[in-house]
Amino acid sequence: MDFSKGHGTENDFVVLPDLDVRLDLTVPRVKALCDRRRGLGADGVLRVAKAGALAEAGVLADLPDGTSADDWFMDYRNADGSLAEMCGNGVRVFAHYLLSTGLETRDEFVVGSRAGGKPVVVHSAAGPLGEVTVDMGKVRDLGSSAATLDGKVFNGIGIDVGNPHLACVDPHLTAASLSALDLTAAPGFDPGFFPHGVNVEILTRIDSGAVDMRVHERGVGETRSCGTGTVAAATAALRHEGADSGEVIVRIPGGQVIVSLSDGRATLRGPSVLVASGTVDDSWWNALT
Ligand SMILES: N[C@@H](CCC[C@H](N)C(=O)O)C(=O)O
Repeated sequence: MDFSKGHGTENDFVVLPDLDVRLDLTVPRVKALCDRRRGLGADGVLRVAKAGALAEAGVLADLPDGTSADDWFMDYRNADGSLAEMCGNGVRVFAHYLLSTGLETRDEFVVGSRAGGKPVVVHSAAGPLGEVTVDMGKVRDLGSSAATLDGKVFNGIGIDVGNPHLACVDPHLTAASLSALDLTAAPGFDPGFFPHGVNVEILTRIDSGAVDMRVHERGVGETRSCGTGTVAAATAALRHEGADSGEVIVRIPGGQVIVSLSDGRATLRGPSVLVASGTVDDSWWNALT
């Protein structure tokens, strides 16, 4: 089974080309593949196939809004094997992978996701280093909520970026005090407010057009970056300043991205790196049930 490994601001993924949709991405297999000791190690898995082929195979019950049968579809799984609707860093790596392998020749196209079609512009994809802008679509305010983390309460805003986020701006935080927070344990949150779990972002207020953010991801744990999370963070940071549109540089432990918000929609621009390609032993994979 062929694979590639890549990351977007160090949020890393195993990319699985599966154009005939033959792979059964069971929870044990995805967990093993993402395990950093017994597998390849990754925050998530990106299966590469056309949306129509996934629908014919029964992986998709129907084609999500803005997605046609002939669009490439990013079939995303978290490291714990759970499904998630969208992965902002993953879409950049996915688009870069398509061009680097010649599966796609256009610089502008739609990547399908369970959160709908995501138009991308690939600014560069020559070799291992890429740069991609993703139209992340609508960003929806879910109202106020709070997270408990490292013995502290962080007030924030629930934000739907296709997947659920709780973005907490702490105006007293500095980059240094943010980096000192202990994010090893899953943050506490209101399960009534987030019945399907939530990705939690802790961030500083905007300073010189930028924020610093860390994230604890649903289905993964703390990651070096979360693309949908940076969109949620930028939305909350602008809201904290009394604005609902603008451009925010979001600095995460794995690098930085640029989020632009206007009329309730977001774009995300950032890097993609393709690190390696290889093969997974089929007998190892098949033995995982
Ligand atoms: N890292 C991703 C988000 C992946 C899904 C998330 N963990 C969830 O369960 O919603 C990103 O870059 O957006």
